[in-house]
Amino acid sequence: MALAVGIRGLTRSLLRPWVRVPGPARGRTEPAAGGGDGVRCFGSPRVLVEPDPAAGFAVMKMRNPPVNSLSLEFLTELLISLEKLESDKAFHAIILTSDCPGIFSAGLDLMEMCGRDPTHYAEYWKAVQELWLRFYLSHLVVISAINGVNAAGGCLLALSCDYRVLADNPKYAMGLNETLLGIIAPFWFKDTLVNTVGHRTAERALQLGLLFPPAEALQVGMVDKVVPEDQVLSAARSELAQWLAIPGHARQLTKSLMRKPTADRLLKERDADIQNFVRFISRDAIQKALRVYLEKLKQKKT
Ligand SMILES: CCCCCC/C=C/CC(=O)SCCNC(=O)CCNC(=O)[C@H](O)C(C)(C)COP(=O)(O)OP(=O)(O)OC[C@H]1O[C@@H](n2cnc3c(N)ncnc32)[C@H](O)[C@@H]1OP(=O)(O)O
Repeated sequence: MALAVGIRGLTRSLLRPWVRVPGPARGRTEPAAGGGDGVRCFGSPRVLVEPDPAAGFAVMKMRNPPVNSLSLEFLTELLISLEKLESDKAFHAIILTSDCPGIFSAGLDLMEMCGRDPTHYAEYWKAVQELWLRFYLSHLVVISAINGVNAAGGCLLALSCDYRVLADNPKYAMGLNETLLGIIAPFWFKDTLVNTVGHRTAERALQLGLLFPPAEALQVGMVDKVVPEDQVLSAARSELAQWLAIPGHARQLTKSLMRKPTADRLLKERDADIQNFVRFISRDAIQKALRVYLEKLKQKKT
C-alpha cells in the first residue's frame, strides 16, 4: 500500500498554485477583507482568499458547493492557501469562513471513503491528517467565522482554529457526529474536542454524535462567541485585534506549548493511523453503513 503519498507531491500534481479564481472574483479587484482597497483576491477553484495585507490578515472562504465536503482536491487547495499565507510575512492571521450559504462544512467527503481502493483511502487519510496538523499548529492566528451547519471533519477544522465565532441560527449545529454514521472519531479528533470542551462533555458528545445548536455550543465551550448571522465576519475581525496585539513570538510559542503534545501523538503514529483507517473503512460493514447514510441523505429530498 502506498502510504508514502506526499501531500506536497499531490499538491503539485493537482494544481498550479494560484490559478486564477473562477466565478465572480475572477480577474477583478475586490475590496479586501479588512476593507482596504485595491488588493487582489487570489485562490484556487474551491478556496477564495481575500487578503488585507495592510491589516495583516486574510479571509479564506471555502467554496466547494453544495456542502463544502472535504474532498481530496479541496483539502489540497486549503493546504496550498494556508501555506501561501504562512510563507508571506505580511500575514499574521486568517479568518476561515464559508462561501456556501447555510453550510460551513459537511465534513469529510463520504465519496472519498466509499467504494474506493486501499491506496486511495491511504492517500485521502494522509491529506486529512495533514490538514489537521497544519491548521492546528499554524503559527498564524486562525479564527473561524462559522456561518452554517458544521459536521464532523468540518467541526474538526473549526476546532483546530484559535477562536470560533458562530452565527446565531438554530439550523447551524456543529459537532463530531461520526457515531451517527456508524464510524468512530479517531483519537486526534477526540483529543482536539477534549482540549476544547473538556473530557466529560466530549465523552457524551462523541458517544451520542451530538450536533450542538449555537446556544448549546456556546454553553459547552465548543465556540467562543455567538452573534447574529450578519455579524459573523465583523465579530471575527474585532476579535482578531486582541490576538494581533500580542507579541507574535510569545503567542506562537505559547500556542505550540499548548498544542504540540496533542499533535505529536499523531505525528508519532501517523502511518499506523493511516493503516488503521484503511482497515476500518474497507470493512464490508462500514462500507454498507456509509452507503446507507448517503442514501438517506439523498432520500430526504424526495
Ligand atoms: C478509525 C477509523 C476512523 C474513521 C473516521 C472517519 C471520519 C469521518 C468524519 C466525517 O467528517 S464523516 C462526514 C460526516 N458528515 C455528515 O454527517 C454530514 C452529512 N450531510 C448532511 O447532514 C447534510 O448534507 C447537511 C450538511 C446538513 C446539508 O443539508 P442540505 O439539505 O443543505 O444538503 P443535502 O441535500 O443533504 O446535501 C447536498 C448534496 O451533498 C451530498 N453530501 C452531503 N454531505 C456530504 C458529505 N459529507 N460527503 C459527500 N457528499 C455529501 C448529499 O448527498 C447531496 O448530494 P446529492 O447528490 O445532491 O443528493
